[in-house]
Amino acid sequence: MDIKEITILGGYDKFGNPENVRELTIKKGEILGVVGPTGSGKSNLISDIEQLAQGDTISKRRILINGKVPPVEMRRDPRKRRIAQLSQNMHFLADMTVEEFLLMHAKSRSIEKDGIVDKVIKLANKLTGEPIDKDCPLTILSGGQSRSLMVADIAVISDSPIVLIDEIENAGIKKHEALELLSGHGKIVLVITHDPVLALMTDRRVVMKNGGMKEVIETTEEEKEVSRRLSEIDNWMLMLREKVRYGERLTLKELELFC
Ligand SMILES: Nc1ncnc2c1ncn2[C@@H]1O[C@H](COP(=O)(O)OP(=O)(O)OP(=O)(O)O)[C@@H](O)[C@H]1O
Repeated sequence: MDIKEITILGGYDKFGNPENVRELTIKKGEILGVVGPTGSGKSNLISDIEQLAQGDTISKRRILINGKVPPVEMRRDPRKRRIAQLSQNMHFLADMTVEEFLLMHAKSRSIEKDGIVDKVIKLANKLTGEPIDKDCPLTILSGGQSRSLMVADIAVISDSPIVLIDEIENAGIKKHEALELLSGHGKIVLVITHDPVLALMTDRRVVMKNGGMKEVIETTEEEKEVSRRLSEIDNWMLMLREKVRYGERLTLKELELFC
């Protein structure tokens, strides 16, 4: 099924009040931010989408695909849901190399394109300051390398049209580029974030309060520019981080760029 859009039909907040936002549709290629203080219900919203809730979760929300109730088999079988999730606490446990893992994943998706491994690694290496080698065992990848690899893998190999991201702020990757990469592949992306680089690069963000969707804010052009500039600072910090990691010295000259 070609998933063009998903719709969240509002349910109830933690106090049993109907959510302010009654209907929210997210289309292919859009990135929706999810913001709100701790305990406001961000993860719960993402989880409702992951489960394709039909009034059967604590919030009583309902999720529609292309405006319709999704087929039962799609709800029951996680493989048929085609929803990819990326979270902060992600570690590879498999005892295999990056190349073996990517080939296995591509095979399981019946993708037999030459050079697919190199393509994913090349993309991943655009997102991380610490290059990944295809012979590297998965288990020794750093947090930033793992997440970069997963983002590139989702963009190139996984055919999940919906991507749910639970905070990638401290992941040590070029976040702005990572989100652009995913949405550029025509995916529906939802990202929980407190990070202005990410929150302001989305087209809209839903504000959560007391477990309910309080309002949807459209991002202004000015905010998008703020996000782009913050992203430059972010990438610069990443670069400085790598220099320190590899034992280099930093000088005040490095600061001239942004001060
Ligand atoms: N609509 C709701 N109705 C009832 N309970 C809810 C609702 N939304 C969230 N909750 C409950 O509130 C608690 C906090 O929700 P959740 O973990 O989703 O918040 P969060 O914003 O992701 O928090 P954090 O930023 O700390 O991760 C959870 O126990 C969750 O089950």
